[in-house]
Amino acid sequence: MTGLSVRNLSFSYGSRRALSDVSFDIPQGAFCALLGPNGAGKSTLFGLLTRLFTSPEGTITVAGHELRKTPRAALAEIGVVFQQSTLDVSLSVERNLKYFAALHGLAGAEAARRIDAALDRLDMAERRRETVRDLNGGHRRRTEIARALIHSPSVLLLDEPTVGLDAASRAAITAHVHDLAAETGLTVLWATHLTDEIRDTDQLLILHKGEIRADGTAAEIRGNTPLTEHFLRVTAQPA
Ligand SMILES: Nc1ncnc2c1ncn2[C@@H]1O[C@H](COP(=O)(O)OP(=O)(O)OP(=O)(O)O)[C@@H](O)[C@H]1O
Repeated sequence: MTGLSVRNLSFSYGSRRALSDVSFDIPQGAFCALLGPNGAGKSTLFGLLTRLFTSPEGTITVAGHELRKTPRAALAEIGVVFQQSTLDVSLSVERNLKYFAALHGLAGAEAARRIDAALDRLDMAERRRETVRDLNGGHRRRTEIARALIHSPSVLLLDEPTVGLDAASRAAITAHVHDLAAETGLTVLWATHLTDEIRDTDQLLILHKGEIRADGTAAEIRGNTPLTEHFLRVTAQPA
């Protein structure tokens, strides 16, 4: 089954073309890295996937629900971690998650059960009563990922989730999310411009100047060349 399917998606800001005829499929339970340099169109794609804005050109299908035709059903299947943190730093980890659960109509024992499960999953259960302001960047990111899982989405979108983190936190969060996909069947789309976050077995999409330039496993795409070198070569080509 396909977790996320995008067909012939294009988008322009006025006369500026940001995405051109983008198509790809991510199987359920796969970790897919979306690799692109600054300005490639990653945030634009995320904006379209989360319906921040819409395009008349192309189709997005989330866990079998077409976003244009059944937006509520499609969006209910999506969890998002945006580039900029959206946590309330004056509240505890648990309180942030409770508010988010309430937004999804979850309260009482059901909300508590889901919050426990999400915090456990991210190794954050012991920090649940800490105020977000007192957490380091890595733990804040984990809190955001836990929050994005509370409504049990089948697709998790993360827009450069390791920006600003130190090397150890980056590695830990990358490993956590890989495990989530492998162990729970979550479909993951992970936007990044950092090649060391990508494993050879991951699905890899290279986006450059609004176009998909490669789609396959990272191992297939890079061949015998280190991924960083391959990426630099692909993105040095004129559009
Ligand atoms: N609001 C906007 N108005 C006009 N052009 C825009 C707007 N937002 C983005 N663009 C342009 O669209 C293209 C894609 O930008 P986008 O932000 O999607 O790329 P990105 O891959 O997310 O880059 P970054 O890694 O820097 O966030 C770029 O050429 C950018 O200048």
